[in-house]
Amino acid sequence: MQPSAPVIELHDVYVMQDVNTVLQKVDFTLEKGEFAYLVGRTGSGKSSLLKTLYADLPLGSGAATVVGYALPKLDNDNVPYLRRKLGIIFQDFQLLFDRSVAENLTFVLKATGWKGKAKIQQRISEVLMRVGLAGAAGKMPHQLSGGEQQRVVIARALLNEPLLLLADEPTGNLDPDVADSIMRLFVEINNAGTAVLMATHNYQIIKQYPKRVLQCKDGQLLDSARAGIELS
Ligand SMILES: Nc1ncnc2c1ncn2[C@@H]1O[C@H](COP(=O)(O)OP(=O)(O)OP(=O)(O)O)[C@@H](O)[C@H]1O
Repeated sequence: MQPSAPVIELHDVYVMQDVNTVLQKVDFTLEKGEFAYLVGRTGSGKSSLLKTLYADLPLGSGAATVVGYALPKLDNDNVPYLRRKLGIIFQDFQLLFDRSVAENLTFVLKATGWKGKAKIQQRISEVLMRVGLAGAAGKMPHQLSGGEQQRVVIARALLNEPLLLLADEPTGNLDPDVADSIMRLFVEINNAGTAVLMATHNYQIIKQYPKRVLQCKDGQLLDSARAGIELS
């Protein structure tokens, strides 16, 4: 990937669920280190777009590059490499509740090719420190609050130093104070250079931390960087 290349580049993309078109003619670019919210009513296509970006849904048509990989129209061997460069924070990627925090993180590191106990332990300490959970390695997920569990999910997404974080409703089930602290963590991670695309319904957060907004509406993706989006 070119050092200055965007982390997401979509041209005339169709986002599909099976044979149904969810979004059409999607054109947008997310630059390195940029932050954008993804908004829209329930069922408008936010999750489908994010799933397309991490190659969980095949690309309907159009051209798409994410962190330097062209998205496949069918299954493709590059998907594991693409996923390694992405941090994914999604409802479908929850913690394994029968394993400790450290075991949850080790599982991902081993699956992505890490070897050596000392290196693995060090990386786990680093990411837990990064999310403010330095003492949590030995805990089981159920011993942590909802906000702390979400921090572990974020730590897991950071393990391989992604260029891009894709997050689907990361503050969804959290009370306002905790949601705010999670949002501040995302801002911090973004300020350190990781691009973020975050689907959210939380307009309070958007008001408090104003950024570019992409909106799924009537089968299209509107972009505040091109035209004003009225948030209701
Ligand atoms: N697994 C699936 N199979 C078929 N259709 C689906 C599937 N998941 C979602 N859809 C459909 O795709 C469309 C977009 O759904 P999607 O989940 O992307 O919306 P969303 O904006 O993320 O909604 P929410 O805010 O509720 O999460 C909807 O019409 C939905 O019914």
